[in-house]
Amino acid sequence: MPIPTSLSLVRHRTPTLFRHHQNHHPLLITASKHHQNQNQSNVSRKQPPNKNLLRAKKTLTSKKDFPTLSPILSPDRTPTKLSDSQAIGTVAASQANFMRVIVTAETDKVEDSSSSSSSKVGTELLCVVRAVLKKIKRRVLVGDKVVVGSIDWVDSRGMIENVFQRTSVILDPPVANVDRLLVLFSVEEPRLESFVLTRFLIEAESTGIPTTLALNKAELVDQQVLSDWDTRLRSWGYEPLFCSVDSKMGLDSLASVLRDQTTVIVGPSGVGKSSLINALRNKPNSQVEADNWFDPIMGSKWFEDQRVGQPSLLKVTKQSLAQYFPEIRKMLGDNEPATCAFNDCLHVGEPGCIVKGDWERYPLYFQLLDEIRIREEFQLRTFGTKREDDVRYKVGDMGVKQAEPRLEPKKHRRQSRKRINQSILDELNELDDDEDLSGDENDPILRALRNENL
Ligand SMILES: Nc1nc2c(ncn2[C@@H]2O[C@H](COP(=O)(O)OP(=O)(O)OP(=O)(O)O)[C@@H](O)[C@H]2O)c(=O)[nH]1
Ligand SMILES: [Zn+2]
Repeated sequence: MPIPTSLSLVRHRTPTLFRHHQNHHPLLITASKHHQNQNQSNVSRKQPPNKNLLRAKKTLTSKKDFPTLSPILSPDRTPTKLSDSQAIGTVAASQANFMRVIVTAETDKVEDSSSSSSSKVGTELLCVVRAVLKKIKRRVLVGDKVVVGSIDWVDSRGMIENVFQRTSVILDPPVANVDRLLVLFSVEEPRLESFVLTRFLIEAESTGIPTTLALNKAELVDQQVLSDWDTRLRSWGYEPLFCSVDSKMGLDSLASVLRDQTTVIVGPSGVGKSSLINALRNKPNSQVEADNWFDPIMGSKWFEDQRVGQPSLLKVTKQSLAQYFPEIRKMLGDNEPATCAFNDCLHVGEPGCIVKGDWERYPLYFQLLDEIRIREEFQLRTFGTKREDDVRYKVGDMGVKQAEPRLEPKKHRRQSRKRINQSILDELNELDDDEDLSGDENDPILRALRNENL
């Protein structure tokens, strides 16, 4: 089995975002679109190696996020009073200074739209963000639940007045309240390949966001191939959903898994991400008429995608890698925290290590461990860092901000690793301040690393 060593194989990962909403007014939410020629051979060279991390952190709450001026709203609460010119909505797309918001409720009583006679639910509003929110650095992201005010229902315009507290944020692309990652591959064209798939799965696992694996273009191979993959992937610890946008196979199961969730779809180029979304949205042969979650009002303008790069595994450390392999988690007995015979065991065949080598992806684990080791040693040489001590991004430990000590200015040289991490964290935090995240200039990791090199 050839294992590709070139990362360019997966450079076209395209997260695609959409929301299935219970109230039958689904939201396709995306960030701005960056069309990019797939055949452009210089794409990977243009993309710096650190750019493409699927970064995630839990929503953090600090004092500065709670100015009395405009208190942040708890996720499930609607403001007590909404006037006729106010509504609750979800940010579906952001373009320059404008946000497209889909109305989900127009008074405090109609969150459950099944009982609603509201005709405004589902309306698309073109919004600007209230200046004070910018002043207090409260960034509005795609996926955010917001209060829109000053609504002109005729012109479908409004102003975002406040943002509800987020349940999660991923930073590349920047999206709030992501409930699920859908890792989408195809069995053929392009052919499913275990190492590339593993990279995507590890990256997805490292966000801590629930992940579903789906394999498209199932009609291109015979049943035996599907069943072999099924067995194989189950041995990895996944329950793959097989589907075919072309033959419509498996789309209903997929739709029900994704229902009522904000999902980011990630996968290599050409596996059918856009096709899948279009198919789910239109679903002409929907078996249950009432379950036409992708309401026709969701025109194609709501479907956009944003290209980011390959999984960089930048958050993954030598020590954390093991926990992103379900096989290893299982061998360790699903303990929390998982333990081996040794503290800090890397599970590379030490006598007494619980993790034996009798599983398919063991060589891939080694390969990734090696890649991460090389990266960490590079960081050590370049930045004088320590290694595992500086793990900042673990599963379930994405709320890194609170734990991070502020730097004392005179200790910069000695604490260079801390300085770097602080810098990265500061940049991540400052993400909230950025107006435009589309360019490399605004990549927080990249900027942090650049700053370190000054
Ligand atoms: N045979 C087959 N082809 C499919 C299926 N689904 C999508 N395709 C085709 O695969 C090609 C790529 O589909 P896209 O939806 O553009 O793939 P994507 O993942 O969005 O690709 P990028 O935009 O490059 O990231 C298109 O020619 C689709 O028509 C399927 O189920 N079977
Ligand atoms: Zn071990």
